[in-house]
Amino acid sequence: MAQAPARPRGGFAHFLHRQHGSHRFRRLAWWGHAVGGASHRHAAAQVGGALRAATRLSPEAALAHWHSSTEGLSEAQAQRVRRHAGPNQVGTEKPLPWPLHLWQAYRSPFSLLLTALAGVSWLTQDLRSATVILAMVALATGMRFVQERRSNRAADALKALVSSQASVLRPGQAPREEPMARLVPGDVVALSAGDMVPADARVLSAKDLFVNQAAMTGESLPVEKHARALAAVADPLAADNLVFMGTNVVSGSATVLVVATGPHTFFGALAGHAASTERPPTQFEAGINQVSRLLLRWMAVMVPAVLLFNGWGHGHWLEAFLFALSVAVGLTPEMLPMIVTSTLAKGAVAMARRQVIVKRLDAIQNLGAMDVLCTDKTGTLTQDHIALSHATDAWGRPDEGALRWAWLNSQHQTGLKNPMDRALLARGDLAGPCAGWTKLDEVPFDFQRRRMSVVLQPPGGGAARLVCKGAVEEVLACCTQVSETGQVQPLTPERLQAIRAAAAQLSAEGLRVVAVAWREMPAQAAWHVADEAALTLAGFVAFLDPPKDSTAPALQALAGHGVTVKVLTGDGDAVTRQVCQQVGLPVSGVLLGPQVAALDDAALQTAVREVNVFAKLAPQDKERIVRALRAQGHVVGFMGDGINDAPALHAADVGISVDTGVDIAKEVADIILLEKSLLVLDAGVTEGRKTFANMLKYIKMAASSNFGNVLSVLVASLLLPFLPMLPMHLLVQNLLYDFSQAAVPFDRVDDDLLTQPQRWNPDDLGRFMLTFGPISSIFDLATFALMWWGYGAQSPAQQTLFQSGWFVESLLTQTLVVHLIRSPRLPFVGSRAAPALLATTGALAALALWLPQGPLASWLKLQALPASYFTLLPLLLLGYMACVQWAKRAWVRRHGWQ
Ligand SMILES: Nc1ncnc2c1ncn2[C@@H]1O[C@H](COP(=O)(O)OP(=O)(O)OP(=O)(O)O)[C@@H](O)[C@H]1O
Ligand SMILES: [Mg+2]
Repeated sequence: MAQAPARPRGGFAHFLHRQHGSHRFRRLAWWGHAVGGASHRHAAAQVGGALRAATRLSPEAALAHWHSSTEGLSEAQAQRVRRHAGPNQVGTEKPLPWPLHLWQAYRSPFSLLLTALAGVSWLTQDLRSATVILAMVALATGMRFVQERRSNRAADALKALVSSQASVLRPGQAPREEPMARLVPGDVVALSAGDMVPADARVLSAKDLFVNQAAMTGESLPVEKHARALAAVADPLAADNLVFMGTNVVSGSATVLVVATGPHTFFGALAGHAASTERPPTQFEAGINQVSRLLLRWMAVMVPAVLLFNGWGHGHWLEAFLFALSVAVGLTPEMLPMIVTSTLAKGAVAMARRQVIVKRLDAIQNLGAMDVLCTDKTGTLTQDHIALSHATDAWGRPDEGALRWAWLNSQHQTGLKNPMDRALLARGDLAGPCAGWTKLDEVPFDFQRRRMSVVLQPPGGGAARLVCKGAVEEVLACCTQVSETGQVQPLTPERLQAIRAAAAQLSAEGLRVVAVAWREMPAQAAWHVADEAALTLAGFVAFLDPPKDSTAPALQALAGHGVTVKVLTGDGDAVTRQVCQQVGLPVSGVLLGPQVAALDDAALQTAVREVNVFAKLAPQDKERIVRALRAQGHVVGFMGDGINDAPALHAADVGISVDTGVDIAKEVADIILLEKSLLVLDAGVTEGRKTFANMLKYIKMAASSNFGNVLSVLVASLLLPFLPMLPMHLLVQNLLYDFSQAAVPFDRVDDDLLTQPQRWNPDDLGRFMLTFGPISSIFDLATFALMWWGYGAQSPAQQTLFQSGWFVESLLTQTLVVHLIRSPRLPFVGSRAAPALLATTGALAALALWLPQGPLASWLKLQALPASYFTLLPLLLLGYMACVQWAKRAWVRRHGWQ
């Protein structure tokens, strides 16, 4: 999965990256990227000191050095340290200081262009234009600044809801979950499987601690960590008694001493040095880029043409130059970044109300575009708590022997407690019979072996016992004997067949089954995976994992919204089939982990088309399936909550996890559900589509009406002996139009636009612009004709009348186009805009009518229009509406409507 680190290309993608601070949510910026090179060496040199010192000290000496103790720092001590060490946040996680942000909001090509224009106007003594232009700059910058600040604040507040916590030790207290940002050097933190490492830390004690350092070193295999002191180390990353921020615990547990936080961590140094290393632009960003490039290309053609036509035509080159610049301003979708940010932020807030927290804002669009949802089974399709059903011997006959072994195993294992362990330990009555055993060692769970063992000393002494529990096939593979009514018998092929049938029978009843086995062992220093051999099968423990009531309706709703659901689970196929049947998900094919592993990428891509249940999967199988689906052109969502889901979550277009998931799953996910439910997700999908629809609306409106306007300008420049509109008119129009469109993010969306996944389709957009832009030009030309022949505005002396006529008509058609384009239906009647949009466009229309008649007219170089104009104008507008409505119908028939 090594990909070259890619920089987002193009202005808008870069802008999005900067503004949405996607990286602010990610400690795993380099997950899946090739790492190394100059920035790594640089970071290593920067952070070395404290870390190198920590590796050489013994745990006790390290604690003393950081004025801490095995019980951790007291709150008062921690507070004191925090005052000078600052929060445990890397640079990119902190919000931009506001003056810098204001500068960024201003520093767009658009504002720079306008400022230049204002400068030229001022130099040519045209103070009015300069004022209007500066007002535009202030408005555009101010709106963008305020909206983005607000959006960022909303995003931060949401992020705080789901931020990862660390389990911190304080003297005399039970370990307490605290936000990672509050950690200071000297804090002692407990780590267990699935946790993100919250800071750079020295291991104080470790039990089979395996850490995935891929995010730092690119090494994808987990590395074991110990507490022992080391002699001098050249590269702190190679030290096996240090753990690093941004890495995660795969298995085992540990207590660690925090030695470096925030910018002083390895991760922090790296982030500061190479903050621009990001993942490649998403489909969404690519789409936005393509649209802005399209508009830029038109600008490159039309602006010089306008300049030349007007310059040659009228001989006033300076005027023509100003005019051409104004046209350029008119074509720039200057509000796009603002609209995109505020639409997404508004969407995120709306989704939060539905228990869906968006970590990366542009994931909203992917959620709306998602057409395949891959999900795990436990807690998604089924209820979140698993209950113990019963235990059987190897032949499926009720028997408590296996249960006692399983209970001991669950009690003594220190890895991630999973729902099955919790269900076992809930049987409090077994504590008595199982008392007195002491633990010697443990071979922790991993998703390849799918089993785990503990080694125990019996109460009265005697030989140690290794007790293993896990997935049926995986445990059977280690067994050579089976206990039958107290006797140990060899595991013959006949017996094995009967045993398998018994397990299958339990699974077919929809029960989750684990096998339990044990063996006697001579004492040894440590136990390993290889010791899981020659076991005696004790029997099975069966768990109830009943489906949720909400699953069936949610699956229906998702199907109704064009989202196909596929189940990707590590559990067995028989149970999974059973659950699918219970929730009404017809199984169209089943593929097992080993089969997936045996297929090459091409074959897998074919296989994933039909199959909708994948069982017995290892983590990398899940990831490959997601990639295969994506390669088929699907927009894939993946929902999961375990360590084993992390690679797939990262590979998906939109990774979805739950608040109760392990840190690493939450870290790589784009979206966190506060409630692990498909219904909640379905609501999120709808919200995502709404957000996308509104964004698309704005882009369609902006593109087609700007294009239409410029086209009219171009034609007018060819025909008229004077400017069809003064540069200032164009700018004022633009300003007003921008203002009225600021309400688009708050608009309603027709229900029928939400039924199918919504994809970005830039080609369509170009065609849309070329269809609907010219329609408005036709009516502009009609207005020109009216002013020219009807009112005799044929000479430069009468240009103000001409310009006023067009000014009003053009603003009114732009108002109408908002309502015409926001829905394929009849405007106002078939589909009505939200009150906010009605209000802003209403205000715009009123202003358009008032400006030439009111006191500002002479200042703006407009003049009052004759009464007859206002009787003819409605006819023009009605004609325009009819024409657009007709074109819309034709468009829907050919291309549909997005
Ligand atoms: N604590 C455990 N003790 C023993 N075996 C376990 C334990 N946890 C998991 N297993 C075994 O590993 C298999 C896969 O693990 P798990 O159920 O967590 O996978 P998953 O893909 O997350 O499944 P799901 O889709 O249900 O979330 C289980 O079916 C079970 O047999
Ligand atoms: Mg799971």
